[in-house]
Amino acid sequence: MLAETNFTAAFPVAEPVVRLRDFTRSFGANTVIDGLNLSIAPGEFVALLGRSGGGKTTLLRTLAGLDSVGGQDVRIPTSRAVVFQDSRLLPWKKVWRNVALGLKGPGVRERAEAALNEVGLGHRIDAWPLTLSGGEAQRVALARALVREPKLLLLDEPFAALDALTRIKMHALVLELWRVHRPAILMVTHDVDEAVALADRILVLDAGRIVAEEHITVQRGERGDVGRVLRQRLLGHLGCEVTSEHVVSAVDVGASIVPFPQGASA
Ligand SMILES: Nc1ncnc2c1ncn2[C@@H]1O[C@H](COP(=O)(O)OP(=O)(O)OP(=O)(O)O)[C@@H](O)[C@H]1O
Repeated sequence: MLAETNFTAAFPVAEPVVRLRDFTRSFGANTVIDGLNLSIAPGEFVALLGRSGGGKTTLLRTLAGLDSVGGQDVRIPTSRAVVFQDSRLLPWKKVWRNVALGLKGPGVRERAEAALNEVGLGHRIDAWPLTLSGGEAQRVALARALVREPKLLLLDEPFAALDALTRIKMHALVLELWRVHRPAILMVTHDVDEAVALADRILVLDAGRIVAEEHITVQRGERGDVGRVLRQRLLGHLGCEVTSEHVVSAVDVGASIVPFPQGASA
């Protein structure tokens, strides 16, 4: 008799690194997150778009563990790190001490140095933060996050304050770091092109609900045509005008769009 194959045992599905079930967050009478379901797989790169006031920061604060979740069904890893729009470096500590903040044990300076080398700033290890450019300061912030090898890296509009050229360089750096360290990433951004260039999956949050989800199966760097189509669709989800010529089927663009039913699992 043929042995029965247990596919689940042979190919175990990775447990999500993040899972929110029917998550709600209110400020007084204002319900900001409204029955949200979200899961993020290990190593997945997810971008979060949404109109101003849609709840992105509130969601990110929840995943960062900065807000109480009040007994709700929320799973977030203890190993997580956040990079904000501004680097938030302590100006009275040298660059390496900022990266090493909170690290314990022997070889702390060496670990900080290795992380700084990874972001191309090994030569500024003893610099003071105020002598860094905006892009350099953000690279130090990335080094500080990654030196802890987080399972979840939260990026809160990390490139919004940078000029266009520096932003492009930062995109390449983040992708390289992600490929090496493989944290799950949730990146909040207002920049549709940034989301399309970097993410595996894009969520659109509006009035505290996920109103659309895009899975991108086309490799990064080959997203030219797909990117243009996705961009228009995402702008549509964000409430911008989209003309009929932009509506192309999922098969045509090698990506899928899932209009997000409320109560469904992300
Ligand atoms: N601590 C708070 N107390 C009261 N209301 C809050 C608090 N934090 C957020 N809100 C409200 O929750 C709503 C969502 O805010 P949030 O900052 O999450 O939106 P957002 O999508 O990040 O917006 P933006 O893109 O403009 O940063 C807003 O109406 C905001 O005023």
